[in-house]
Amino acid sequence: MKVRVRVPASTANLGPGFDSLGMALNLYAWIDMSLAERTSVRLIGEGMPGVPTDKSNLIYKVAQMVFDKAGVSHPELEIAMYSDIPLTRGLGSSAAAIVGALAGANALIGSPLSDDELFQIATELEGHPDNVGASLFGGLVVAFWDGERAEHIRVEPHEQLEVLVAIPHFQLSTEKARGVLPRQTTLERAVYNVGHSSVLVAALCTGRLDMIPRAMKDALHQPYRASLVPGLADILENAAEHGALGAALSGAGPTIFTLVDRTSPRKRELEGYLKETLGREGIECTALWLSPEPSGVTVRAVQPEEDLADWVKSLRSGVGA
Ligand SMILES: Nc1ncnc2c1ncn2[C@@H]1O[C@H](COP(=O)(O)OP(=O)(O)O)[C@@H](O)[C@H]1O
Ligand SMILES: N[C@@H](CCOP(=O)(O)O)C(=O)O
Repeated sequence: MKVRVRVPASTANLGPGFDSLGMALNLYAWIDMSLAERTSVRLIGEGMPGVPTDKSNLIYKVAQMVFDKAGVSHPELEIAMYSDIPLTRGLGSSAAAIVGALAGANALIGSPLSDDELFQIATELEGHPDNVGASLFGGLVVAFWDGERAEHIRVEPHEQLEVLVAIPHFQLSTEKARGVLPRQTTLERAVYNVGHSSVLVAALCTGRLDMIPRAMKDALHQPYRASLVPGLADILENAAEHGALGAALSGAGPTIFTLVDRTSPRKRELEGYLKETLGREGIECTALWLSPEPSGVTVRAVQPEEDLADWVKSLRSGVGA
């Protein structure tokens, strides 16, 4: 049996919801997985430089965790991967890889693990539930992890929301961007974030898009991470004046995430503003218009001879789905 997994990218935090809010985006990674005589890992395309192709590969290692947990022995796997999610840019590539590997391996052995079990494993591996929750369940995921269990509620993304991301042409690892955060904070900052994050979630649930510009503000992580992404502070302060509903660092960065009203006549202005602001700091970026993705990870059986590279080609030519 061979399975084909599609897993969406995600943006975490949405400003104030540090480690607790995540939104799936319509940008995907694809993984083909089947049981094999000898393990092989094939990377398709140029999107995963430096990713190992031996048994140290994250997908392989995570798949083994599923087999161990399910009490089955399947050490050898044939894996092929293609990804449109840029690595180490704050769009949840590692979470997508973890969720894709969990879902694929689980399906290969008859799905003994529930979605909740996959969510618990994924959260523990990633260290926070925001990206993995969004990649697993799709939509907007509101979640917490108390160190033992992760809980989440999935919210249908509002149909009027569109997303513009500016992806700088440099990498910033989540580890480094977490390393600059202070271990302690003040009561004022904690209260600020609880209030803003709560109102943001309520606004997204009730369609109060007018509240987003004021609610999408953060005092817990972005002020400390701003020095890692020159131009970020300016964008957080001024993006709303250039047509964004709100702006945030996407996950741990360096990608900058803006929420936009789909019907806004100011989309070009916003795109120009983001590029110019980063450009003034000497940062080249790729601007990408995306939408919230309502579906989480999906897995389907394919014929053994169906090749992921052909599937990717058909997607590129607009034939696939
Ligand atoms: N498909 C993949 N296969 C193996 N490792 C991956 C894959 N995708 C991402 N990774 C690992 O995750 C790392 C990026 O994780 P991280 O720093 O959290 O950034 P982000 O998740 O925001 O892209 C990559 O450098 C790579 O080691
Ligand atoms: N809440 C985490 C999210 C990290 O997301 P990533 O996409 O950058 O891996 C954080 O802010 O550190």
